[in-house]
Amino acid sequence: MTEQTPSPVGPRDSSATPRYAGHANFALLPGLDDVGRADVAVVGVPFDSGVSYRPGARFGPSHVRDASRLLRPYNPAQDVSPFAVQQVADAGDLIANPFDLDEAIEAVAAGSRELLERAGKLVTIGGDHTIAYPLLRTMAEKHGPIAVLHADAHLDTWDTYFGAPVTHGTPFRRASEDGFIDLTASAHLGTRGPLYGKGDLDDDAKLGFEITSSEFIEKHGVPAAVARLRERLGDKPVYLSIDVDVMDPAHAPGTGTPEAGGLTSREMLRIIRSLTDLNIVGADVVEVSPAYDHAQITGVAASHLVYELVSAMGRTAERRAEG
Ligand SMILES: N=C(N)NCCCC(=O)O
Ligand SMILES: [Zn+2]
Ligand SMILES: [Zn+2]
Repeated sequence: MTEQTPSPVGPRDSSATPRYAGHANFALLPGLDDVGRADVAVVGVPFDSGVSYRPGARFGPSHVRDASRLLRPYNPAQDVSPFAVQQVADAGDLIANPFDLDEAIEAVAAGSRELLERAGKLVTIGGDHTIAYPLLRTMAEKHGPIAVLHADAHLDTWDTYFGAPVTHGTPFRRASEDGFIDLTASAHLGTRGPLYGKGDLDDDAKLGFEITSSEFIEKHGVPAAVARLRERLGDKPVYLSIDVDVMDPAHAPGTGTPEAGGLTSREMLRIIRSLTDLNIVGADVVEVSPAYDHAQITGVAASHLVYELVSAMGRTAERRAEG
């Protein structure tokens, strides 16, 4: 950082105000309004009107923020101080109409577009996975069709549920149809469990995704999975969308459509840490449904995923500063 650049405002001092006291911005960071603009804004989207099974992800953002109180400023796993090498701030929540999906989609698209005038990158806390659709629209407006790394137990490229095209099981089909994603460089990670039919996989491939399944990771391990993802994503700007249900219900019980046989939180963190040389231009962590959580297991895991993503962005910022 040059001398003219003011130092980033970091998390509030937890030796002056205990971590558990007061209002919780993500990681006790300043609000975006307090700092004016940020390199990275963490934003919530409390919305779950797109769910097909257990509801409750509308309470995800506040739950993840609450669980993030314990995050500390230095990340040894990536050797980076994510809140010191870049300005990170909490932008609060985007408001989405729970009774009108189309209006909600437009609000998330408009809200994220507007936020990008004050923040270089967004990390969004859901909310159900429906919100990836408008977020990808905003990403495509900025970067063109974008390479998507989608970590999830589910494909989320199904067509409709009860005739409805916009749901949490369909965002990546809609995004693909609308030209938001790079069909040659997008991938699912961690998919598993029963499908509606074998044809789901053919549709999915046509929509532009390559699959690195939970089974692949079980058989070949995380390094082989990372190598496969790297090959697919190349050196393009990447949007990383993480559905917490990519982790096993033992590691993330607080979610709406749990599937057995998933990743551990350690594996998921390792995967993000192994991809830090990618240019991650935006990300979301979705589908945290606190009513099904216990002892903040899912909230803590999700908050660490967000922290790891922000750390990866910090690494990119550091590399840029070094030239
Ligand atoms: N959790 C997400 N995003 N999608 C699950 C859709 C599962 C289904 O009801 O077919
Ligand atoms: Zn899922
Ligand atoms: Zn999903």
